[in-house]
Amino acid sequence: MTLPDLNLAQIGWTPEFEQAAREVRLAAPGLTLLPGRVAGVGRNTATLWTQGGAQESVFAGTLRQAELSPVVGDWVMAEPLLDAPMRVHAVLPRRTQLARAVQSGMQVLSANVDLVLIMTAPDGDIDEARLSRYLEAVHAGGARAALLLNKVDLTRKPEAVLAQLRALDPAVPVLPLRAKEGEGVAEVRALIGHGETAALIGSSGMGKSTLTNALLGREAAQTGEVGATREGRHTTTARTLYRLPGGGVLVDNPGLRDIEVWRDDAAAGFEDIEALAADCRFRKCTHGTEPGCAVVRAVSRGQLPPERVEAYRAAQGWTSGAQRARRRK
Ligand SMILES: Nc1nc2c(ncn2[C@@H]2O[C@H](COP(=O)(O)OP(=O)(O)OP(=O)(O)O)[C@@H](O)[C@H]2O)c(=O)[nH]1
Ligand SMILES: [Zn+2]
Repeated sequence: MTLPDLNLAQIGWTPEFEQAAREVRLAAPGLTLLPGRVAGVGRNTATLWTQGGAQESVFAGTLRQAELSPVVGDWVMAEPLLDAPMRVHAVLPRRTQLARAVQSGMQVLSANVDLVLIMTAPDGDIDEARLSRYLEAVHAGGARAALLLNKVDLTRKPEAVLAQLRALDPAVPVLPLRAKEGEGVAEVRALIGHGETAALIGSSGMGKSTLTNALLGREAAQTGEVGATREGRHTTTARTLYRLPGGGVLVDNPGLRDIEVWRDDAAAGFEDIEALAADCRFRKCTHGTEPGCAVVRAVSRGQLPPERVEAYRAAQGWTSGAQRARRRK
């Protein structure tokens, strides 16, 4: 399947990327380089959305050695070749990124996402700590966040739950939704600006697929899977970027979808501290100088090595006063 004459602005191309592309071209005068957006990645290969449609590509040797490896959502500069996949030479600087901590350091899951829609539902408890970690991760990467309360039909007190969500961060929009009935979908769509890129995260069963289908429309959901072209011929064909009707892009990447991604982020290996923190007086306790801190109490009783608390606080980004102030604003 091809996408003739893709309007790059509708899939996230901006004047800033245009400027960055100009610089890449100046540095490589012998090459013809065209911009493409990474819709799926494999091992040293990627499916690109270019002006001429979806194209397969391979990474140039110099790119393989470079620090920045293309991820879904990246804009890259690639050389068109005759009867061969395009060759990717450069990754343009990212505006935003969504990342998780892994043993070897940081893994970027997706780049240039403007808005992350964090979905929760009232069937079961609202996990405030988990949602706060999501918000933290989104803001750390430079994207905006919105909280979606799906399945509002399942609670008799939607206002109370919405207020609970609003209290997590007053600057983050909170929207009620009945994705299954299509109620509230237009309001969600309106949060995604022209040519912007949105991602949907939330734990299993919240209704992410239902909302995705509603946003894409039935027809678009079938035809929008640009990354899924020519399955079997390349390993790059993960379905990860979808074009939204009317402009804009939706990222649906299994690694992003999975809530465990963000749990791993900062809490992995610190389950004991997280359990103790439930008894701290303040919900947003950073286990520093707050009164009534159950973690500090455990340390003073010799139940917890202080170095572990320091490692945990460092993983959370709480070790400097400035960072703490930012976190709590
Ligand atoms: N009551 C109610 N159920 C809904 C609503 N939206 C979705 N559901 C149902 O919730 C269930 C899970 O929806 P999915 O869209 O598959 O959830 P998901 O978040 O994509 O789940 P994973 O694919 O496991 O990540 C389905 O049975 C949906 O029909 C809603 O507004 N109200
Ligand atoms: Zn504490």
